[in-house]
Amino acid sequence: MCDKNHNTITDPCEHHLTASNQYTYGDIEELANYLKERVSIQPQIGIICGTGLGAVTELLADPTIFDYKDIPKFPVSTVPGHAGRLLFGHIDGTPVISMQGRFHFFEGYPLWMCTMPVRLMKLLGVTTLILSNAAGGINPSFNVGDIMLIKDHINFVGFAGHNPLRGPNEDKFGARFVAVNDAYSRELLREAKAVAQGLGMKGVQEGVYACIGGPSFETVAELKLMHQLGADAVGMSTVHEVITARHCGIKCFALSLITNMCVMDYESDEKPDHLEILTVGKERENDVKILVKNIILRLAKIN
Ligand SMILES: O=P(O)(O)O[C@@H]1C[C@H](O)[C@@H](CO)O1
Ligand code: HPA
Repeated sequence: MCDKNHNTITDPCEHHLTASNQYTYGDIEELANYLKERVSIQPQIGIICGTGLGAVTELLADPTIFDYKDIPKFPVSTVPGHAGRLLFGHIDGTPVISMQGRFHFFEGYPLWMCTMPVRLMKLLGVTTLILSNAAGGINPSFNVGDIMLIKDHINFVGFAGHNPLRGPNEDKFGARFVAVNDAYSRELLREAKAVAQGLGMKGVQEGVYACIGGPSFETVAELKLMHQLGADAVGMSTVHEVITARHCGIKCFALSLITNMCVMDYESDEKPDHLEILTVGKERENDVKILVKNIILRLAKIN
């Protein structure tokens, strides 16, 4: 055992248990420097691609690509539909960093690890984050293939005490307590709606995303509860990334691709299925790509 006298939970040592073994600010700074030494692009916009929605990265001209496995201290993707690559490039002149594959709580990663790339993006210069996910539709007026622009979330994982900001606060990123009543930028949501309308895109909805831990899908009773609480769609991601982004002052815009309608009837023989989710992602990824491209174009014009 070491002979140091560890008095605080923020003074970790490999021989002592600590309340949290988060990445420190210094760890993430090291990672940012590792990338800065290898790529000269300073990204303004960050993109996190949801399940089966990695095609958005095709928008990046002449990208510099890193496999997660080759970046020191970076987690790796384990879910089919998440390629596990970090890309730097430009979308119509705007410098962008994009994650083709995210980390989920159900993969076994603690939330502070799932969301580390958001803090990394912050240190690389990102001011706006665009997130996508695959989600099950709860609102009965939705259809498979709809794109739901997220206006708010219900954090069921958070209700159970799991929050990416749990543990010692990294003051250099943000304050201990963070307001999330305005988590999804009203301005970005307005712009996205205008873009979708301008493109004449069908099946674009607006709604509340509920986050569960997964990997099991929901029971009928859970879905009925979520519906009563005002959730329009349910998925297994995004919310932790948004909380981490808001903590360090990054603006967020998020969308869900409704890949399946949730089974809310005990008599139904239907079941949600990951392969089907990937198939719907494939069918609609081009529309998601067009929407994201045009939102970025519009942001470049108004900023
Ligand atoms: O990364 P997202 O939220 O798009 O992934 C969703 C939730 C599960 O990982 C998976 C279910 O098929 O898709
Ligand atoms: N539930 C949870 N996560 C999901 C779903 C769902 O029905 N569809 C895609 N991701």
